[in-house]
Amino acid sequence: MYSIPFLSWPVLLLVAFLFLAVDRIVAYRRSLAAVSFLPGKRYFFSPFSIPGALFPTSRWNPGNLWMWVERRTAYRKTGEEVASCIGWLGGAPVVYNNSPEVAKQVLGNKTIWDKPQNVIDSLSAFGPNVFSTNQADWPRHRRIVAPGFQNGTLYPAVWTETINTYYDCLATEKWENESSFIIPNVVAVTSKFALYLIAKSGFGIDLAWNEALGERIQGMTMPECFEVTSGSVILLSVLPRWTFYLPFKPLRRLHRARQALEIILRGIIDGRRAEGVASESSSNNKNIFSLLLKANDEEKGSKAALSDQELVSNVYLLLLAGHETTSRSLAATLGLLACHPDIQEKAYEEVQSVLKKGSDPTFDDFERLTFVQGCFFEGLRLFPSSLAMIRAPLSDTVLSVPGKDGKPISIPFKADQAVWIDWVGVGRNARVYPDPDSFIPSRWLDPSTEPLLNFSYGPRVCIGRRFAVTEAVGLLCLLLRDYEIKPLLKPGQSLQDWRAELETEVDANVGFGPKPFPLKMTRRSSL
Ligand code: HEM
Repeated sequence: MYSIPFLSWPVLLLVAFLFLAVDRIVAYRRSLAAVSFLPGKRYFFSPFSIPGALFPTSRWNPGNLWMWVERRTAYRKTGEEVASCIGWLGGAPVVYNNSPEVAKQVLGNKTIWDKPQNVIDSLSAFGPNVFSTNQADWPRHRRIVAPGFQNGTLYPAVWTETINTYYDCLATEKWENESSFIIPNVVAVTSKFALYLIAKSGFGIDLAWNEALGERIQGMTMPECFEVTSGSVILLSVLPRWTFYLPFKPLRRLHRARQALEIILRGIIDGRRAEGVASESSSNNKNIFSLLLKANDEEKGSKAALSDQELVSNVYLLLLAGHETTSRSLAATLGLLACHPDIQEKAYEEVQSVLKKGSDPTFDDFERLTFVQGCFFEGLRLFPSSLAMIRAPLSDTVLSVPGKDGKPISIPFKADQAVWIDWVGVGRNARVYPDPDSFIPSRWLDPSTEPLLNFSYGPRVCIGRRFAVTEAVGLLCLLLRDYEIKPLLKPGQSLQDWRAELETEVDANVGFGPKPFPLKMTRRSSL
C-alpha cells in the first residue's frame, strides 16, 4: 500500500501539538488584547470557564476561591486597582478590580452594564427569577418581589422572630440551662437559624428547631432539601436533565431534593392562594410572600404577571439568598468576635447600656446598637459572603479606574467583555479602609468611612439588606448579652493563629465564609 513515509504517528502528533500550540498562542494574544494588555493572574483556564470554575483552586486553576486566596497578591503585578485573569488553555478573559469607584460606575449604570448570560444561567435551577434575569425581563420580577420588602411591619416581625428562634434553639439544643457549652459547628447553626427566619418571617412557614417534627417529601425535610441543593445549585442549573438519571447517588439525591423542593414550593403557593392572601383579615397578609402573591394577582392577565413557575423560582431564590449569605457572614462575625475579646467586651458594654436590665431587645434598640452593627459590617467586609459580582457591557464602553498617582486610567471594554467586582479586594483596599486586615468595627461609626458595598449598589442592590442586618444584629445582641464567646484553641495556639486558621479554612457555594468551626459559649455571670 502507498504511504507518505514522513506521516508516522509521532509526526502526526507533533503536527497536531504544534497546531494546538499556535492556536493557543493566538487565543492568548487575543485575550490579552481584549483586556487592554493588563497584567494579572494566569491559570490554565480562566475563571469564566467550566473547568476553571469547577476544578478546585490551586496555583494552576482559579476554582471558586481564587479571589480569596489571592487577596493579598491579586493586584501586585499591576500596582493599580485593576488587573486581568487569563486562561492559557481556554475560557473568556476577565478584568477584575478592587475599587469602590469602579463598582459604583458599573453597578450604577444598568443600561450599559448587565449580567452576562452564564451568570444568569447559574441561579436558574427552577427557571427565571429576580436574580437570574437581565435587561428586558428583570424589571418584571423586581416589581413583583419588591413590595414584600417595602412593608414597614416586616422588620419588627423579623426582630421578634429572631428572639423567638433564639430561645427555641437554646431550648431544643438543651443549652438554655448550661453555664457553658460548645457549639460544635457554628456554620450549621447560623445556616439553620437564617433559613428558619426567612421561612417564618418571609413566608409564614413554621419550622421547629427540632427537625424530627418536620414534614417529609420524598423522604426529605425542607431544610434537608436546601442543604442538598444549595451546595450544588450551579450544577442544578447547568447540567442537562438526563444526567440526573445516571446511576450516580449524589446526582440522584440532588434531583430528588430538587423535585421535593418544587412540590413544597408549589404547595406553599397553592395553600396560600386557597387561604386568600389578598384578604386583609389573613394573619399572614403582611409577609414577603403574601405581598409578592398579592402584587402578582394585581397584574393578573397582563404581561407583567409572573407565571407559577416563575413564582416557584423566586420563592426558591428568596429562601436561598435569604439564608446562605446572612448565615455565612454571621458565622464569620462570631468567629472574629471570639478572637478579639477586647472588641467583644466593647460590644457587650453597648448591649448592656442599650437594653433594659433583664429584658429582651426591642426593635427600637436596633438603631442604638451601632457598635454591634459595626461588628456585623466588619465581619461582612472581611469575609464577604458574595465574593464577586460579574457584569459585561452591552456595547463598547470605557471604564475609569483610579490610578496610582491619583489620575484616572481609562480601560476600553468591548461589548460582552466581563468585569469582576472583587468584593474581597474592595473590602481589603488599604486606600479605602485603612489597616484593612484588622477587625475594627468602630470604623463604621465614622461617617467618612466609605459605605459598605457588599450588598451591591444601584438599581439591583440587594433587596434583602435590611432583613439581613435586622436579623444579624438581633442575634448578635442576644448572644453578646448572654454569653462570652471563645474559640477552642489547640495546645500552643494563639488567638492570632486561630484567626489565621479561620481565614485559611474557607469554602464557597452560594455564599462564602469559614468552614465549620466550633465555639465555646460561657454564660455571663451578670445575668
Ligand atoms: C449578608 C447578607 C446578604 C448579602 C451580603 C447579600 C448580597 C447581595 C448582593 C451582592 C446582591 C447583588 C447580586 C448581583 O446583582 O449579582 C444581592 C442581590 C439580591 N439579594 Fe441579597 N444579600 C444578603 C441577604 C439577602 C437576603 C436576606 C435576601 C432576602 C430575604 C436577599 C435577596 C436578594 C435578592 C432577591 C437579590 C436580587 C436583586 C436583584 O437583582 O434585583 N439577600 N444580594
